[in-house]
Amino acid sequence: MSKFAVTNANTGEVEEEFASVTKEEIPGYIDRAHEAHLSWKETPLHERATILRKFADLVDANADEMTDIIGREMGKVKKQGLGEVDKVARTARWMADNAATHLAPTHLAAAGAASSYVRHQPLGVLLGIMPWNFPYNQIARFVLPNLMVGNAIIMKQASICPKSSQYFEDLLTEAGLPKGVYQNIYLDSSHAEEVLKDFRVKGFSLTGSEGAGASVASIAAKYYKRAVLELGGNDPAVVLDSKDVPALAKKLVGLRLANAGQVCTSPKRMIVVDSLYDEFLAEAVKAAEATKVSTFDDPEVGMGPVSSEGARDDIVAMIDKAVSDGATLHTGGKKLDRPGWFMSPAVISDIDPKSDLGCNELFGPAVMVYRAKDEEDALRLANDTEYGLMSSVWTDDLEKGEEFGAKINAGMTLINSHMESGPEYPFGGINRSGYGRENAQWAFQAFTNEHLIRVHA
Ligand SMILES: O=CCCCC(=O)O
Repeated sequence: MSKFAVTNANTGEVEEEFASVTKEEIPGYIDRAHEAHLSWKETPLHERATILRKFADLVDANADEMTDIIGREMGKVKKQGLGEVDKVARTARWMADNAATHLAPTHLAAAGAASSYVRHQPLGVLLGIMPWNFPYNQIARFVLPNLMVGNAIIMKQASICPKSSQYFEDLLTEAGLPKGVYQNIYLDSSHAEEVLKDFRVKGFSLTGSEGAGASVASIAAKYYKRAVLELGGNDPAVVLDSKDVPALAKKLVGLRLANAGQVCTSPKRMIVVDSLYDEFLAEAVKAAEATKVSTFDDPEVGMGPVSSEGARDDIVAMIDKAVSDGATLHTGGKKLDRPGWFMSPAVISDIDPKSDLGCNELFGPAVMVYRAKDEEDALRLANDTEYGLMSSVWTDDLEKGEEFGAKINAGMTLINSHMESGPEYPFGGINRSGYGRENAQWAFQAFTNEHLIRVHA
């Protein structure tokens, strides 16, 4: 069986298979990308912007079909799929509208010269390695700014999302992107080095697991390639006070179970001060049990299947292990006896921060609630992690929230919100969550040559 396949997460049926590229075929992709880059980098910015705007219109027009594809591939429920696709269109428009400002030369103090400035130049061919959890948006936020920069891209999507990744290329082609500037590739992970070792490939962006990130980053380091890594998270959501604990518990559980919990920025560790803890936990259990688990296209669905059989087995095993390590499982955490990769959402407490579950990311539908003695203890728990992606503080006192949030070690902190992202503000983490930033002006800077020009009269 081909490694790249659509296996319907809602039924378990293999629907389509795609052959991986052979090692011998890889240079052809790089040749095409390099040739295309040479003319694409000379294409005026306003023409590149026109193609991105056309692409955004095509995404809007095809939103329904796009969401059906990923609903089958990885189980994303329709409403969330439509939200994702809308974000792709927004990203395309934002990058088209803002590239000229952020790619204009930066003028510096002349400091002894007649003039001194930095040109933001494209690097060349880039490799993208993206995950299945946001099959379109993960591609979009790397690719769209880099198309504006003038880079060319070879994209390896996860093997369970072969149809959506080709669809993305097809829409760019329909929007007028010249052949070769963007290529979807069915590349086995073991062949990443074949791409990265080529001199014409100048960098890579990877969103995915820590293991994949470390492995590709070490290959890239060997060949001096630029990198952005967006890895896992064990995000704290710190609840300091609330006038309406049931509503807050319901909201946080809803966020945690979105995309069946398979989001790097999901509020994984809910850290609740002692005075609210018992009520919060009881309401969290109610909210999880009230969530309807069903197929992606059921209008009443609250949570769809997880992405694959293997992913579901790993999640269930990690929950079982947590229980044997002393955690309390209040509800869920079990496979459902029906076709497809369904499981019941779990609520877990009493997790030892030093246990497997305490230290590592659980990429699935498990609400994890931690009791904090007081606010100081809540901050200690929030920072008791080697990850540092997103984080949040929940309070009616906004000043206190900002002050508390500033002390959290993370790339992103939100007050009274979590799991937000958009083209207008940066996205990325620190420590085991990776490095580099996507979105906003940072997206244009990741893969440019900051070319200094100093003119002496
Ligand atoms: O798994 C991480 C993806 C984050 C999705 C987003 O908000 O862009």
